[in-house]
Amino acid sequence: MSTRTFRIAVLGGDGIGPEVCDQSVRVLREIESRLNNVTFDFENHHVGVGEYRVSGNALPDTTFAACQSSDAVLLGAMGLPNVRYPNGKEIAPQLDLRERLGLYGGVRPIRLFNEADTPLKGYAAGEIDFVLVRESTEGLFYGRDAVLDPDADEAFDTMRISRDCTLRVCRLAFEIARKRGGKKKVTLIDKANVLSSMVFFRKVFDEVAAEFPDITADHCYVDASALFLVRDPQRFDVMVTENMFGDILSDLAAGLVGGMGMAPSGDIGATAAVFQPSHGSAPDIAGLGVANPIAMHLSAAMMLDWLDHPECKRGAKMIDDAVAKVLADPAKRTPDMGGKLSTTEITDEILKAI
Ligand SMILES: NC(=O)c1ccc[n+]([C@@H]2O[C@H](COP(=O)([O-])OP(=O)(O)OC[C@H]3O[C@@H](n4cnc5c(N)ncnc54)[C@H](O)[C@@H]3O)[C@@H](O)[C@H]2O)c1
Ligand SMILES: CC(C)[C@H](C(=O)O)[C@@H](O)C(=O)O
Repeated sequence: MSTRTFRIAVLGGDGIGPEVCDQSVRVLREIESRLNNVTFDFENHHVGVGEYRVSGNALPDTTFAACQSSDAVLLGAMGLPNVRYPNGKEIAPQLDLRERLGLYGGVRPIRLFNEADTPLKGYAAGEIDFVLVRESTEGLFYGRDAVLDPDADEAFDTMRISRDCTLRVCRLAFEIARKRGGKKKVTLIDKANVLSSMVFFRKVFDEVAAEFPDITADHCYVDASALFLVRDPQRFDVMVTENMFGDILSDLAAGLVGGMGMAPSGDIGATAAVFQPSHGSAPDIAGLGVANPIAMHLSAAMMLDWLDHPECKRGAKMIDDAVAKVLADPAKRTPDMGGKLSTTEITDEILKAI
């Protein structure tokens, strides 16, 4: 059997991004050594605040081209609160990547590995387990390039919900529900009691639901969803929603299972995908060596699964199992989860578990 080499573009980015990304490359190297006939070719690329300060372009053309031609992209985090364009908004090359590569599906799995890690009472390992799928190229982020008139007395943002993107993201959610083999249920999170865009989203969702008769479909308003996520997270299996609602609810959901350091994500398109933790550059802890790399490691596992090669799928499971094994011991935690291990030390534990 010939060896298959996967080209992975590595975009560390800003703040803790490179710290967690470097650790995931260590994990992937370990996995590579245990796989048959598969190798990884990692290439680091400049992106983010550093690049913006030097060249004025946070996502240089060479970096974008490398992302386009790679098999997958591994991304740390980007942006810093005090680095902004003249229009007042932060640089956000990860959003540019999502839009330019057509990564419509932000897949954000939420899983409780240890009952010690949830602020909720009475949930054992595995008892909080759902996936939030966020449309990632339009919604309320659609108008983000609009220029604010400095003399205006009012400001507007436009929500765009297109049939195409909605069909694709809803189908992705139903396919995930089918593959997970859990409750086999997809819940649309919307605001169809108030917004026309959401009435439309619901109409398209219902059309897609009819294509998946083996999956239960239901609807929940976004405000009630925030309540149910805290009161009764088990009511959800797969949730699908527009961009901004998904942005907000995915952080809330991360809080149910230990925080941002536990929340992986994959931005999925038809032919490309970017894997990154749901968290940001965490400037409050950047450079201290204490960032929790688990969200990044679980994102790397999602990448291996997405590469859709039997050996990579085996590697994805090795990472998931190793994380579960390490987190079974509540003493093995980084400071964000009440522990004392550094970013490198907890990764050492995961390498041992592999
Ligand atoms: N995908 C991305 O690249 C992304 C996502 C979110 C925010 N951002 C950007 O990051 C910057 C900081 O944003 P923010 O503070 O709102 O969100 P954040 O996710 O960076 O941090 C929120 C809180 O969670 C903690 N945290 C996050 N990740 C952690 C980890 N791996 N280990 C331990 N603790 C962790 C931080 O210390 C902080 O207290 C902003 O410039 C924002 O725009 C980027
Ligand atoms: C930093 C920001 C632009 C980004 C987003 O809104 O997509 C982040 O919050 C996320 O969840 O990945």
